Parts: sequence; C-alpha cells; structure tokens
Amino acid sequence: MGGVCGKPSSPVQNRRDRQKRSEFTKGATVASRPLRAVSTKREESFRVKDKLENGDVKLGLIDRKSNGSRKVRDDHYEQIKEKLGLIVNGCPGNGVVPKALEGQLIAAGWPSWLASVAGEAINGWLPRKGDTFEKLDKIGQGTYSSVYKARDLINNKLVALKRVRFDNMDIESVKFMAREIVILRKLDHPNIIKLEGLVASRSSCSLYLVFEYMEHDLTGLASLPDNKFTEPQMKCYMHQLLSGLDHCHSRGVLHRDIKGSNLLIDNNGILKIADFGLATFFDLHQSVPLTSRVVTLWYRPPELLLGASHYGVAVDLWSTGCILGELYAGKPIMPGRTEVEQLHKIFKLCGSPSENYWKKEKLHHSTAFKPVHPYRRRLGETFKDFPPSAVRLMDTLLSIDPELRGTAVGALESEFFTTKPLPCDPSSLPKYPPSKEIDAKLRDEEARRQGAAGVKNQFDEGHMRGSKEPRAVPAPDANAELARSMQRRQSSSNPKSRSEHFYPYKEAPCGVPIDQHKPLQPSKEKGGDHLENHSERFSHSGPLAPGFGWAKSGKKYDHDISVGSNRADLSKFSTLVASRSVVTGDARDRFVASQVESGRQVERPVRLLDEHPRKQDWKRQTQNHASSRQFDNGRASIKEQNLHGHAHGHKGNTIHFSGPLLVQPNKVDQMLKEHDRRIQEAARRARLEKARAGKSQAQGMPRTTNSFYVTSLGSR
Ligand SMILES: Nc1ncnc2c1ncn2[C@@H]1O[C@H](COP(=O)(O)OP(=O)(O)OP(=O)(O)O)[C@@H](O)[C@H]1O
Repeated sequence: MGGVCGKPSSPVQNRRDRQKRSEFTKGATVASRPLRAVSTKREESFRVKDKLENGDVKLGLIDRKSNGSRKVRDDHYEQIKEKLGLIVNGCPGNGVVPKALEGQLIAAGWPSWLASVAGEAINGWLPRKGDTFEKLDKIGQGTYSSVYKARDLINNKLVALKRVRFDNMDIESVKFMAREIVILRKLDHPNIIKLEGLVASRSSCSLYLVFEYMEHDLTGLASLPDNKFTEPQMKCYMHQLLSGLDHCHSRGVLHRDIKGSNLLIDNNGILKIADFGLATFFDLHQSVPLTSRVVTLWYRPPELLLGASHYGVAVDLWSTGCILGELYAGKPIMPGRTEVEQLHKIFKLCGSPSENYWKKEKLHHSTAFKPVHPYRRRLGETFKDFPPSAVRLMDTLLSIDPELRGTAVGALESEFFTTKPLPCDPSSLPKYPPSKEIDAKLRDEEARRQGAAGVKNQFDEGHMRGSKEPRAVPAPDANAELARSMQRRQSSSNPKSRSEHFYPYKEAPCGVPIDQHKPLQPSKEKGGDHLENHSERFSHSGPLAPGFGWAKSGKKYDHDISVGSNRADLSKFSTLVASRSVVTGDARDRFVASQVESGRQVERPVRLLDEHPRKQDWKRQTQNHASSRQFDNGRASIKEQNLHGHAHGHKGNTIHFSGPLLVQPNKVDQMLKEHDRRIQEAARRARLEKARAGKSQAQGMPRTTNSFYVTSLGSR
C-alpha cells in the first residue's frame, strides 16, 4: 500500500501555506468554522464504482468546474458520494477528498497526509499544536494506540492524548482513524467521551486525539481491592451507560465494543462511553451488510457469533446486558475462551435459539452451531439471588432474538430504574484512587511477581479468590484473527510485539503461547462433556467475588456458568490456545472463505492483539486485493480473499467445533479431551520451566529462556 506521508514541502510552499492559513484562521475558532468543499478551476475526475444500481462496476466521470457551466453543487456532490457509498451519514468512505477541500485543510495547518485522505474527519477544525500540551504519564495502552495524560496549556486542564501512529502510513489506516473521528464528532452527550481536538504531526505521521481526561474505567474500579459497588451505584452506572448508548443509537451509531474498560468514569462519578474504534454508522433497515467480527468476545451477542451481517442496536444492548450481569455477579458472566465456547456459554445460560430463529435469521454459521438438543433458558434460576428487577432487565437485554432486546430507551424506562433502591446521583459516589484497567493489570503483574512462591496456593485454593487476587482480566477479543496473527508473527517480527515467543505451529502443544507468569494447573475435573468442564460449577457464600469489589456483600449467588479459579486463570490467556486448537486458523479461514464464496463482504475484522489492527487488517486486505475493493457502509470493504491463500498454505488441518453444539459430539469430545490434555501438558512444562528458572536465578545463574512464553499478553 502506498504511503501518504509526503515529503516535507519546500520553504516557499511553507510560506504560502502559512499565509493562506493566517487568512483562513482570521476569526476562526477551533471546530467553529466549517470548511466547505468549494469548486476549483481544476477539473476533478472521480472514478465511480456504481455498485448500487446493478452490482456492476461502471466508470463514470464527474466534472467540477468553477466557471459555473458544469459546476456540480456541493450538496449534489455529497449526494453523489452518498449514493456511491463514499460517504454514509457523514462517515467517510474511500477518503476521496475534493482537491479544493484538501487545499483548504492544508492551508489551515493540517498535514497533507491527513488532509488528502481524512478530509471529512477534520473538516471545520483547526489543528492544535503539540507544544500547547504538556505530556505527563502514559495512562493507557490500546491495541493500536497509546494514551497519555497531559495538561492542556491553553485551557489549563487535564486531557487524555490518544496517540495513533500510522507506521507505514498506509492510507487505509488513516481512513479508519477518520471514521472514529467522524463518529466522535457526531456525538455530543454527557455520557459519551468528548473529542476536544486533534494534534497532527507533519513529519512523523502520527495523530493525537485530545479527549477530556477520565480518571477511571469500570473494569479498573471493579478490580480495586476491597471495593464494593452498592446497588444504587450500579444502577447509576447502568443509567449513564444506557443514556450514552441511546444517544449513539439515536445518531445512527453502533458502538460495537461495549465493555467495562471502555466505560470511563471521572472523579465526579460521570460515566462516559469511550473507544469508538469499532463503531460504525448503521441504517435502520439494516440493509447495509456489516462485519460480524466485532465486539469483545465475552460481550458478543449470539447473532454475531453466528455470522450475522445485518444487525442493529441490539448488539450493543446484549453487551449492556452482560455488563449488568457482571456488576451484580462481580465477574464476567460468560467468559468464553473461543467463539465456540462463547456460543456454548450463551446457549447454556440463555437457551438455544428457537427453530423460528434459525429460519428467520438465516445466519452464516447456523448449520455448524445448531445444537443437537435444544438448551433451556436458565437465566432466572442462575441469577435467582439478584434483585428481580435486575434479572428482568437482564432477561430482556440478553434475549437470544435481537428483536426482543428492545431499545436503550426501553431499558431506561424499565422498573430496574424506577424501583427502590433508586440510582444514586453520580456526585454522591465515592472518590477512588486512580484506577484504570491498566492499573489493574499492573497490580496483577505485581501480585504475580510477589506471589511467585505462593502461586500454587492461589490456584489450589479452590474457587474462591483471595481479596488481593486479580480479578478476571478484561475480556479478550478472542477472535479468529488471533490464530492467523500468531502464524504471521512467527515469520515476521513485529516491532510492536511484546516479548512473545510461540511454539512453532506444528510442534507446540496446541500452538500454545504460554505466559510464564501465569502458571497453570491441570483441571481437576475429568470426563464428561469437556465444555461443561470448562465451566466449573461454584457457589459463593458471603460477599460475592471477594476482591472484585463488585458484589453486594452478604448475598449468595450460585451459578454454574462461570469459570472457576483454575480455569479462570487459564482463560486469561488461553483464548489463543483455544483459538488455535479448537477452531483452527484454517478452520476459520474456511469460514471466511465460505463467506467470501457466498459473496459476503467483510467490513473489518476485529482487532488483533499484537499488531496495529488498522495497519494489519487493511494491509492484509489491500495488499493483494485492491482490485476487489467494494464499498461497505461507506467504507472501502474488501473481500478477504487472501485468506483463501492462507488456507491453501495449511491444507490438511481439520475443522473442529465444540461438542454439544455439533452434530458429531463424540468426535468433538475426543478432540476437546486432547485439547485439554495438551493444555495441561503445556501448563506442566511452564511450571517446570518456571521452577527451573527460579532455581537458576536463586543460584545467580542466568535465567534459561524458554521459547514458549509470553510475557505480556494483551487481553483486550
Ligand atoms: N479520555 C480518557 N481519559 C483517560 N484515560 C483514557 C481516555 N481514553 C482512553 N483512556 C485509557 O486508554 C485506554 C486505551 O484507550 P482506547 O480504548 O480508546 O484505545 P484503543 O486502542 O481503542 O484500545 P482497545 O484496543 O483496548 O480498544 C483505555 O482503556 C483507557 O484506560
């Protein structure tokens, strides 16, 4: 993919730019003076892919002249772009920026690499200068960004600077970022994070998004030792979450990654939905196909796991139901390690879909995942100790049929918020020490380091977690991309990768990346349905999930959908294990291949753990298939044909799915047994290795390196 980071302009050009900029900025304020796409003397030609009319690609030419004779009016121009799928509801598509607009943006101070592809996103704003901020600490690490706390020297307040680097400056990455910016700019609500400005570097091809600063996130707060949320507090957070969501949905935006770590909370108790990196515009009729490979696994609704490509607000409502359950349960309620296991957990808790659903939804993976025997819905009995109004709201939000999940407004009007205890006022909430997911991770790391000797005890203590024990880590993205990304990493070193070493694909026990800091214990359970084994039964008495600080103390919750301590810790990293071994990369490829064969478009695969997703996704998609690009919901969407190529490279691997969901449970049982055995074997080796390393360290010997560990596995 060609880069967009142009050479620095000449001094003369710079002078001209400065001059134009000063003209432009006279009287202009940031975000207050829209730049219009004006006509130019130059004739602009646009290649038009008119797939909307009959699917054929036609080439068209639109001429724009300023002399008035053939001038296409700006609004007409917008209509054309919209019709062509270049822009949907203000969402930039293929980044065609009219030359005139580009020129104005450059004149306004934007670097050309940004103006040329993300014009729609920055139109009407002036760039902030880097030296108007004082960078303080690093406060967050996203998949593709680093987030810093900084002081805004002009407005004298704290801000968060999210730095997105475009490594090789591929255009698609920039366009992707542009989508996030466009969406953020569309939203304006007290419960949505506010994008306050942008700082763009001319030379380094990085962009800083300036946000209001938020001290906490929900995952971080929940993991504070000895912290317990009260019921009014939980209702208060839920109310804010749903209010923010309602705003998104009313503006045509799906968030598609609702989870605790994306719910930021400030010192005044105000919750704001953040991270719109996976968000998209949607249309009410759900006519535009979207990718199903979004939403972090534990919060992903069944229709997406089953491959739905036409969906709406219900996906966010499902995630919200998971958060509600998590608040009361004190831990994630459906912590699957693979897509298959996730679906299984969903069916076990919420029941399997009705015959009518399978017929109605016509989902991609329905044949593979339709259970032989239907599962009964057990939500009520599982959460029988939760307040009834909370269970009823969960029951709605966690409906298998998306249509039954209602709306955010409907949830806000539910008895959950009108019965006592009522939601408290955010300002009455306790003040917490800084607590972000990243702080929780650091605490976990520290606890692991300090407790190296006591690790075994921790795992052997049964199901109860000690009060200092790290909370179940935030959900993994756990997507099928992982397997492929791991394979890719074996052959190409990634500057962003985090000290990771993997078994070679064929030799490793399940290709398991082992976190040396997270030793495993073999499962104590044997036999039976392995997927059942993955979900150990446990019951709490007394405060729920001690140490998570989520639960109402004194309540007793008993449910069998959660991962017990051994497995929970295993699940912290075994998403990768399972992605590789339960649904092999090749198997997944076949899925994608079949999607491609059936003409389905993949809008954007979910982010990877290890590499700049935008770069990787788009690179992977665009490298070989620039010609097969089509437009999907306003974005360039490319068929993942190259995945075919990958599949060809690994012929012979078979597709494996989980037991009870499949038509051949016996075979799957065997496979899962083998899977478990391998995990245990890997765990045993990791423990041995760790013990050996500890010994050599104690004897002052250099630590032996084991190529089978991951020191820092992204868990998001
Ligand atoms: N406005 C903010 N104030 C304080 N911290 C923030 C803010 N925005 C983001 N963060 C922190 O930075 C982390 C990463 O930010 P964000 O989720 O937006 O990036 P990302 O790259 O999209 O992450 P991910 O890959 O997890 O989705 C967040 O989890 C949060 O802890």
